[in-house]
Amino acid sequence: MNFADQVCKVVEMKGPLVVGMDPHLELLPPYLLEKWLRERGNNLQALAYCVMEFGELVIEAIHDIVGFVKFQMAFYELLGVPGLMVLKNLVDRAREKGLTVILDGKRNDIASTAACYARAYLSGIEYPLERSIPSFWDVDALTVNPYFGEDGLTPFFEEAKKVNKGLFVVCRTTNPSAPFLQDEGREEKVYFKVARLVERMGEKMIGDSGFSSAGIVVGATYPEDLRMLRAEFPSLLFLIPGVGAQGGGLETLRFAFRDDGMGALVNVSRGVLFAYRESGKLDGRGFERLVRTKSIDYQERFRELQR
Ligand SMILES: O=C(O)c1cc(=O)[nH]c(=O)n1[C@@H]1O[C@H](COP(=O)(O)O)[C@@H](O)[C@H]1O
Repeated sequence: MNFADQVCKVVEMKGPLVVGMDPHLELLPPYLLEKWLRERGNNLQALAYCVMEFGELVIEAIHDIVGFVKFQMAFYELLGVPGLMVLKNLVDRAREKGLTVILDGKRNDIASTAACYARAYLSGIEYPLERSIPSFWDVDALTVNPYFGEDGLTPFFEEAKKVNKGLFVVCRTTNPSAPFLQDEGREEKVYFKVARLVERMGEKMIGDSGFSSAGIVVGATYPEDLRMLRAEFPSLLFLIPGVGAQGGGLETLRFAFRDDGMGALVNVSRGVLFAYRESGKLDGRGFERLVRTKSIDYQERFRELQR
């Protein structure tokens, strides 16, 4: 069973929701932030402890009803080395709890450097005398940037295939100025070309589900593009951000799924993590119960769309 088959199995069991582990500092529950700043002072370590406890509570609250989490690395990099240690701890915790972990790093570079990223996050280090060290991060899938083209992408495909992991290549992004570059192109728009490239490069990564372990990121904020991409690329898994805080609607996501309800993972970060802010409980105590309620609610709404 390859990564894509595993994804389908988890979607069938739990649903397509991906909880985005994006600890926006200004949105963290005030009670938690105050607690750690009081205990540890005004420094990165205190913030890292706070983010750690926040993440642990989220994982505990959702692990039996959600199949996937996506950690956006920027929020952890912001806290320096303490933040990266927290990221590592939370990745491990999530995997121990049976969650499939997507690391959102949007990495890439020239091939020789890209190979380093691919080994770091996916396959680990092989060095002379036939020795090897497994990947420190050891996540299930990584987001990748396509701007370097085929040779930049190749190491990610090779390493992912070697260790049966997944890739999500950024294709149609959610942001307002996405069309400025992505809609360029004479015969075919750039984002379509990206999808075509990923489809071709991932041909040998197709599993029994008919999906490739190399998928694409497609924003919910461009529903018409989502529909066209699904029609044209039946073997690509879509990772879909943009629902909730960025205004992406749910109804149009219907087009993202194949007839059997497979093919799309839908990420919601702020819309799930910070649901307490809509509840009037301003100090955020018990926020994790609302994280759980909101996640159940999304899974149910997605189930409707999958029919
Ligand atoms: O690759 C991504 O996940 C991504 C691509 C994109 O086009 N737009 C986008 O919002 N994302 C990520 O998806 C998450 C969306 O967060 P919310 O808007 O809070 O749900 C963030 O982690 C973004 O970095």
